[in-house]
Amino acid sequence: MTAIVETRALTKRYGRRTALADCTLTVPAGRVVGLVGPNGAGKSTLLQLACGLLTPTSGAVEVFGRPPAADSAQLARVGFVAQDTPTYATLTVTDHLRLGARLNPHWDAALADRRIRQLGLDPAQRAGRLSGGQRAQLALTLAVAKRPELLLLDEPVAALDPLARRAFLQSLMEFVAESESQATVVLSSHLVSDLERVCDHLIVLADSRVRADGEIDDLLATHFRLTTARRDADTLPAGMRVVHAEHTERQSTFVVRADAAVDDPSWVMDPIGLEDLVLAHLEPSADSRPALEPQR
Ligand SMILES: Nc1ncnc2c1ncn2[C@@H]1O[C@H](COP(=O)(O)OP(=O)(O)OP(=O)(O)O)[C@@H](O)[C@H]1O
Repeated sequence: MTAIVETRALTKRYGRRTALADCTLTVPAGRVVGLVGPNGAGKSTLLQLACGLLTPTSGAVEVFGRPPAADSAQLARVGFVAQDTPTYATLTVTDHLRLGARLNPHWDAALADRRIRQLGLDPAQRAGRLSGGQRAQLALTLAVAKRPELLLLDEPVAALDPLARRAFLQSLMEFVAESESQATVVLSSHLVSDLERVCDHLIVLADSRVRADGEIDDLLATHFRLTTARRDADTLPAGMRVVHAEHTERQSTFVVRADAAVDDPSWVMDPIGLEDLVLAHLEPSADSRPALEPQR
């Protein structure tokens, strides 16, 4: 597996506030990776460290085996769309495309023109007059027409209505399918259903730490809901890691991580969906065990 982004104990602090702590993970080549976590989890920080807009406080991040933004050749391989889908309010759509062509050595003018036509954007319209969704689409067009091998998108669909969201994700998938050697995409979002639709790999961040990280199929195959008569988490077999626990007077429900479902007459063990899996990692309970370390 070729790693496109690799972090080792990556940590970013702003004064005494820790934005990202001890983050060790790998973004494999050719994957669409979802980055999910609540507000303030460290998603933007991780993406900005990966594109070289921020420097680590400690630890390391490498992109294509080198420090991010090492030189202009490295920069040309990475596309980044920040959370506020930045465009220049007074420049027209055409101005943006001209700027893209001027600044990017591998600019694909035909792709940019085609996307603008497909989106129905008026080339003469100033970006400040576009809707939020149209601006997001323009920002994505600029990022993909640069033909990056790695595309980093920070909550690109946050401001979009459901139809615009679907169109945006569709265009993202088209970009991935069209790219010559399959591009790698990292996409942050709060919407697990969107991520499930387009991603094959997931990173769950909460409280500045990586809670889960892996191929979505593997994560789904190793997380289960276990329902049993009330019992303590530490009475479950050692091979089961409790991610989340809930108890009523008579019943206990655990989300556990295990290599496979274990048959036992004293419990019911079912697969869970991605949304429940993510929520379980985001809401650790008192008897989760062991302390939530990164899951590889
Ligand atoms: N420039 C900064 N100065 C101080 N603290 C910061 C700065 N940028 C981010 N933080 C803090 O770092 C933490 C992580 O922020 P970050 O923006 O990475 O989270 P996020 O997961 O992207 O959140 P959201 O989903 O709300 O965009 C937060 O506690 C935030 O307040």
